[in-house]
Amino acid sequence: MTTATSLEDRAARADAEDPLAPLAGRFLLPEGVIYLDGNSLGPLPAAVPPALADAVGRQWGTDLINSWNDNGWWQAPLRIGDTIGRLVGAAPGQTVAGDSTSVQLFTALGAATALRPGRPLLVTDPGHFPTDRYLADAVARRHDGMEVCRVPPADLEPFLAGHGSRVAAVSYSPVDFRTGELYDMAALTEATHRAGALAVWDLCHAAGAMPLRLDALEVDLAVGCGYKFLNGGPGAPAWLYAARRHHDALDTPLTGWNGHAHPFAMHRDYTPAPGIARARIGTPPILSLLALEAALTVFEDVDLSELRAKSLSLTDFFLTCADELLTPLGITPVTPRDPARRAGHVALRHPHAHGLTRALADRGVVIDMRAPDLLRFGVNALYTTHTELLTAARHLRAVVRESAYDPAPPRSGPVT
Ligand SMILES: Cc1ncc(COP(=O)(O)O)c(C=O)c1O
Ligand SMILES: Nc1c(O)cccc1C(=O)C[C@H](N)C(=O)O
Repeated sequence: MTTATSLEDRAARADAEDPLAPLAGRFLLPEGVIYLDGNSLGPLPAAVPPALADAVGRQWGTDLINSWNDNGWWQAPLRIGDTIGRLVGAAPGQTVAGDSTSVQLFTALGAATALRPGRPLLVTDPGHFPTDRYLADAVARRHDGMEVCRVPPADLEPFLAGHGSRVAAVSYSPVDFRTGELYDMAALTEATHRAGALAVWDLCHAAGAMPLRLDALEVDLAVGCGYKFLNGGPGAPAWLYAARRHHDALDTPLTGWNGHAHPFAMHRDYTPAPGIARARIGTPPILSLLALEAALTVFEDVDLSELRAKSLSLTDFFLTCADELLTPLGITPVTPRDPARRAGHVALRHPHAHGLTRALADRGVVIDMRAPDLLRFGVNALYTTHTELLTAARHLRAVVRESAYDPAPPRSGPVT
């Protein structure tokens, strides 16, 4: 059995040998805080404040409306979309940034069902993030006779064997937002295509955390947010990917004037722009887009395979810490041990998850919880260290041993 000292040694050695350690300097992380909630809100990249100051002071303040042309505001959704595309394995011209993930999901699901007329089933994961489930229902309600089928990823193949010819699209996330389990995106996409249906992926918990291969897997549509592993800030614009082969037929449900072929001709009727530009909707949130663009510079010269390798080392080490220090106290890991099935956060189960999360925050360890009983520890290989994870585990152990937490369940209201 590993001794407590050897956990410290192992953490120190892994951190000392970490080639990505200098990347933490690209963030303005507060002193004395161990931040393990970047899977919900990424921290502030150092490049963002000067970029925002320039966007406000010079571009908006001085150049005013000329900025739409002179400072590249009009092209920002497509330019930033391409930058995100590089992180998710998408060639240029297939990704657009803007709006919220929820709006982009509505667009993706609406467009996917329109691309498969005559197929009345929309498959989603019963464990999917709520907005994905609600929007699948919303899209189905708008199509006569369309039905949402809630099929866990593990049951997709047998479901498609029986009903595949009636399925328009399968809408999944490769990462379970509660447990951090990673599903096999390649196999699920392939199974979906064998049935003649379209694969729609929500990559909120994957983009920026691991290499993704949207083009190579022939994914049809994908969305993701800008505020988790992309570190674009609270409410950062989301993004939509649509494979080039679908562009000409892409019929998006929100046909705003920014997606028109000639937006400034102010035509009476809508004609979609060629390419991914037709997925633009209305005037984009320029300040947020420019903050996101600056945040994405963090990834310049970063090899996503190296990032993923470090992320796996961090989550593996944290699971070892949990085995040694926490399981004996009744805190049980629920995230899979198999690295192929583990994404960017680790979830531990304890009936007083809410009180423990608050007690850790008082000790400078920021995590979050998902009701009723999951503590989520988000690692981000851009800045998290093995030593921080060990320190977090030790704090949690101390809090539980000393019963230094409030066992009351959370009050209603937002629990981040
Ligand atoms: C998988 C997933 N999809 C969507 C969202 C959120 O959507 P939105 O950015 O519209 O709030 C989240 C988290 O908030 C998420 O985890
Ligand atoms: N999007 C969030 C928000 O606006 C407030 C608080 C938390 C969030 C989240 O990102 C939740 C997150 N998607 C989750 O995995 O639970």
